[in-house]
Amino acid sequence: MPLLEVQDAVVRFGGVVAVNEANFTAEAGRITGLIGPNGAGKTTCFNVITGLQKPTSGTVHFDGRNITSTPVHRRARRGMARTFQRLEAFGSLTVRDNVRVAHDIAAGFRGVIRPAGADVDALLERVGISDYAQERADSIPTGTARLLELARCLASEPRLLLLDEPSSGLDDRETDAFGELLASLASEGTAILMVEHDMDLVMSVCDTIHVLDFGSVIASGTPAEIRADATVQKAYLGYSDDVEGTRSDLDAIGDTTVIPAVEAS
Ligand SMILES: Nc1ncnc2c1ncn2[C@@H]1O[C@H](COP(=O)(O)OP(=O)(O)OP(=O)(O)O)[C@@H](O)[C@H]1O
Repeated sequence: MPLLEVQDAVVRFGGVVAVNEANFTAEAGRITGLIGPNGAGKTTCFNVITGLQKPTSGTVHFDGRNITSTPVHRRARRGMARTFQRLEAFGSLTVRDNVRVAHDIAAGFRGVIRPAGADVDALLERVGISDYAQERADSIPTGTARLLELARCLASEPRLLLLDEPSSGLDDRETDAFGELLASLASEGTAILMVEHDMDLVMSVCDTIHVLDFGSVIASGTPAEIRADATVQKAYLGYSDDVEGTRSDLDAIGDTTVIPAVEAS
């Protein structure tokens, strides 16, 4: 059974259907990508999963339980952690203290009181930002701040890690290291669900990819299956199946750093 199961989710904002009968899953020990053009509904899906947005209809199951109406903090206690596109760290605290606060809150949830020092240092080391430990969070580069967000999430030892555009701001070397870190987290059993525009990263680290377009899941499969899917190509680049040259465009997904933005309208 998948750790996370979103079934027939619909979210309407007035006349806008942001999520339209979406079905997808994320499994323990696997990295799952949620991709799609701008405005496809990816962030709204994350909001439904984490409880920030109540779906108009449909359900969310986590570890076999229906959590569709469960408040955000209870979902967090059950093992969900999320990073945001917008960075959320406390700017006036050091990098280390930011992780320490997250650690202490998580430890409080679990009723475990133990010295944070070694755990915090290990987290900083793991995400590769130990050198910034004593810097104020509002003074570090964006890429480092994203890694800080991840460290803060990992402090809660999540079973499901939701990452919203985690690689933006990372350079190529940092992105490679980040991919390796995700693989290592998954190998320990963490389920990772990632919204990401960097197709090279998505294609190289994801076990499964779900593609959203206008709120609907138009394809689900392995990176190879998604790369070969003409419907996906059409959603991203506007080509139809019978246009000559589509094959090479399909092959190009994953060879470019960023998917061309296609505005939903
Ligand atoms: N609170 C809201 N009120 C009204 N419309 C909204 C709201 N939130 C999102 N939308 C609309 O729902 C659709 C899906 O938005 P969403 O942010 O989920 O897409 P996305 O795939 O995450 O886009 P991006 O890649 O640009 O972040 C868009 O048309 C967006 O304008």
